[in-house]
Amino acid sequence: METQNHVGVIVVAAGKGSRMGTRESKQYLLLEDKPIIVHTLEVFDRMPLVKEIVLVTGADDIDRCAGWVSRYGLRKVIKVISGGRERQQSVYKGLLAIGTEWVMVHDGVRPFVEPEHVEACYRKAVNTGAAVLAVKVKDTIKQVSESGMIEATPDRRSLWAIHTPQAFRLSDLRKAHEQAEADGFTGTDDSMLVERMGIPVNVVEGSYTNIKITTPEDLEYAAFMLKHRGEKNT
Ligand SMILES: Nc1ccn([C@@H]2O[C@H](COP(=O)(O)OP(=O)(O)OP(=O)(O)O)[C@@H](O)[C@H]2O)c(=O)n1
Ligand SMILES: C[C@](O)(CO)[C@H](O)COP(=O)(O)O
Repeated sequence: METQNHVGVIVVAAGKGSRMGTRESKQYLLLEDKPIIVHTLEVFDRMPLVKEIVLVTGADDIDRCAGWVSRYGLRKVIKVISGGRERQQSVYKGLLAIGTEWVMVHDGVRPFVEPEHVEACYRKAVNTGAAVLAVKVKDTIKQVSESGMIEATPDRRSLWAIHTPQAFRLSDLRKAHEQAEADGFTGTDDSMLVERMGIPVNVVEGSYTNIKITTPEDLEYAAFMLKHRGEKNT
């Protein structure tokens, strides 16, 4: 499969980061002197597979994000736009701003995604219709009631933790978002919206290091990861 300049990427970074608890939204915190969002964008900007990137950010952050795009030479970032109240609305605004046949959606706070996994996810989507990166869960997962009682123990062999990127045909994902909006349905990822349209979604095994930086301990791990990577590359 020819994979030059094929796919559009929507990087969502319009969240408030309330679980991180910092004044500055987590996607703008520095990791080795560079905002987390820049680390994330660099992964996709460097990939030959990627044609264009739309960055979805907070309305008040557009100017500084555009500044980083030019300062860090992120040539594929064609638009920096404002997001919505929920992640789902931010993704939808990105979908209206992108023009490729295939699209990948990625969290701005997952800077450690491996290019080979991004490519594997894209290839799987093109071959099958839709794909997401994920890892097998390592813990035993319980379904627990609000009062703290265990209700069920699903078979771990069928449980995966879902990551981004998630890759779809642009027309499918737009329709899925529009249907969800019409139905008043909010999902926690894009594949949920596509699944409810009856479109099968494949899982592609990624890496446990593709963390979503969510709480303060994730930042410590992220700093460790970057340092370790730097050492490996010297
Ligand atoms: N209205 C929103 C909410 C979230 N996101 C983005 O979606 C990604 C995953 O969301 P999450 O980690 O939950 O980020 P926040 O919503 O910022 O975090 P929290 O739930 O702790 O407030 C992040 O890159 C975040 O910026 C977004 O673009 N628009
Ligand atoms: C899309 C996602 O990153 C997949 O793990 C995740 O569901 C986002 O969820 P959040 O509620 O925004 O943390």
